Amino acid sequence: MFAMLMLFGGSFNPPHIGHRIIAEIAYDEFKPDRFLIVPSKNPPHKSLDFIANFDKRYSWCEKVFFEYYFEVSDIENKLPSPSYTIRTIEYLSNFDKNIYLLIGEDSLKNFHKWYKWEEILKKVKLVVYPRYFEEKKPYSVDFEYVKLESPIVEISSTDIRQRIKKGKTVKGLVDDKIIIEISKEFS
Ligand SMILES: Nc1ncnc2c1ncn2[C@@H]1O[C@H](COP(=O)(O)OP(=O)(O)OP(=O)(O)O)[C@@H](O)[C@H]1O
Ligand SMILES: O=C(O)c1ccc[n+]([C@@H]2O[C@H](COP(=O)([O-])O)[C@@H](O)[C@H]2O)c1
Repeated sequence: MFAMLMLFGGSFNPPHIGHRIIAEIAYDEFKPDRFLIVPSKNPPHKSLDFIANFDKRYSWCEKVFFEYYFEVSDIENKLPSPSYTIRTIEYLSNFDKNIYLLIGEDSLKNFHKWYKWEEILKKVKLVVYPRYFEEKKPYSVDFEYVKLESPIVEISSTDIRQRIKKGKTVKGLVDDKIIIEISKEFS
């Protein structure tokens, strides 16, 4: 039986308590042997105008995902850019064969636009955390995934960056340990 690896990638610009809740609930549900938090060096499909550099986002993730069962990984800092998830998965497949990919429901909606998404589905089991997104129209996908039964968390990094810009508090929305650093970064 292969060890189970859970992969949770993101821009984490900055990481917020929604990310933490998602990871904790997925950990509790699956109890993977390894749980990798993977900040994206150069996230595909995202404007880089407002993105903090990789080292800062990596260090914020280390502070937020501090439990022993989370490993913050810098693999996407070493792999070629843009940080296509298939590349990360192919690299990890050299070591772990039983990979679970954790994404939010907004990412599921765009999953068919990901680079080599069908290849990804051959190599991982997809786990989806529910999320509201702007378009309320129902949508369906014709591939299998596991949807976590868990509370909707209406927090986004975009909202946090905007609140900081406007001088509003982000206490409670992000881990206390990173508030000063992210306030400097995004004000
Ligand atoms: N509140 C949330 N509920 C469910 N999934 C989420 C939530 N926030 C982030 N995610 C998921 O976590 C992963 C990484 O998200 P990301 O770092 O882009 O955060 P974000 O809040 O969506 O950022 P931004 O607002 O900058 O787009 C994605 O798969 C995303 O769908
Ligand atoms: O591989 C792709 O084409 C792809 C397209 C969009 C997003 N992703 C990955 O999905 C994760 C969440 O992305 P984001 O942009 O919502 O932070 C992150 O690890 C990205 O690298 C990957």
